Amino acid sequence: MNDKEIIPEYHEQVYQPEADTYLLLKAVMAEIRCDDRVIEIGTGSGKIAGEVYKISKNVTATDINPHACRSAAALGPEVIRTDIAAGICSGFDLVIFNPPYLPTGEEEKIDDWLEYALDGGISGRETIEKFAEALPGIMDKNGRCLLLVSSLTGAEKVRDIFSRKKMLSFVILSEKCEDETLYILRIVHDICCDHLYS
Ligand SMILES: C[S@@+](CC[C@H](N)C(=O)[O-])C[C@H]1O[C@@H](n2cnc3c(N)ncnc32)[C@H](O)[C@@H]1O
Repeated sequence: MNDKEIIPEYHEQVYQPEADTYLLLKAVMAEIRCDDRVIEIGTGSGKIAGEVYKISKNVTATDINPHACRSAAALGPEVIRTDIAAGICSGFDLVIFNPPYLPTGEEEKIDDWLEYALDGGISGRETIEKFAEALPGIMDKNGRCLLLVSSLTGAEKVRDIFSRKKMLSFVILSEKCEDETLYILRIVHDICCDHLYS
């Protein structure tokens, strides 16, 4: 577990960096090229987008939570408040997302902004399903996506979602963390499928 880090624009309704954040950040730092056009969906505190901004100024971040947008913008990247990447032009080389993934029943829901950071719907995969719909329109044909998933969400079920969208996924990093295992999926367009279906 990492020591808690205080982000300058701290807000109690914004998800602060945790083990999942740092695992994804590690994968991002190994993957990123300095000329990448990068988008981070659901930036939260902006920790990852802020670190990426030190390497590439071509970074956009989104969040549905207005307080998160304010926190992340203080770290430098362009931040847009939107649902996933609605209204944003496509063609990103690197797409990053640490989604809300906890299976959450109706009776467990809390009506606040932090709910958006955690609540993955009954299956834990509702926001991931929505993201999978949007990804082909966001990511360049040679682009890569790094997605954090958890054993609580079902890594293989998540991989199936992307394979149904004609994308390939690989587990590139994992870490045991209390009662769950965290995985980083690297997702790319299946160019063989493009050829078959064109
Ligand atoms: C688990 S937190 C991750 C935050 C940050 N990226 C990190 O790794 O620390 C998920 C983030 O996604 C945001 N989010 C949830 N649903 C979203 C959506 N439909 N569109 C954009 N952002 C969303 C939440 O507000 C939250 O900030």
